[in-house]
Amino acid sequence: MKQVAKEAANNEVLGALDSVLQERRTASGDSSYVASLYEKGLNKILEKVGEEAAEVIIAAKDCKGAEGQDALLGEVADLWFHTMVLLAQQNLSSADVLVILEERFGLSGHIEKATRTRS
Ligand SMILES: N=c1c2ncn([C@@H]3O[C@H](COP(=O)(O)OP(=O)(O)OP(=O)(O)O)[C@@H](O)[C@H]3O)c2ncn1[C@@H]1O[C@H](COP(=O)(O)O)[C@@H](O)[C@H]1O
Repeated sequence: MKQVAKEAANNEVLGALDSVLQERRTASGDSSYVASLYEKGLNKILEKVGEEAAEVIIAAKDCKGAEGQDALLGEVADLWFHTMVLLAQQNLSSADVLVILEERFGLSGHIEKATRTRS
């Protein structure tokens, strides 16, 4: 895996990207890829999320060595990015998802499922 700026890549990037995605609501699709997705609407954004998810699967299946890992990371970044565009389009953000992950943190999926099926 590339070591480039790994230390700098943290949650702050998600927050900064959330802000940019909000700002792009008033931008033109000619100058902004994100604004062009907003203009095309929900179906186009969903299409991109599905496409990127499929690319993650293919990259994971083909993942061999450092090159394969870099390719997989690139595809996961594309998927995260497009899901963030989806959230922004729905007036949500990565911060909202992080709240849920934080609430779940430390709770085993098995235990959570058992609690859910009992109620
Ligand atoms: N993180 C990203 C990012 N990741 C991926 N992409 C774009 O997502 C697209 C991925 O689509 P594909 O790989 O399927 O390529 P494509 O064939 O061009 O796509 P389609 O024609 O099928 O839509 C590419 O155009 C990438 O450049 C991103 N575009 C933007 N960002 C961030 O969003 C910010 C705002 O971007 P703009 O709105 O373009 O200024 C940027 O500063 C970045 O921080």
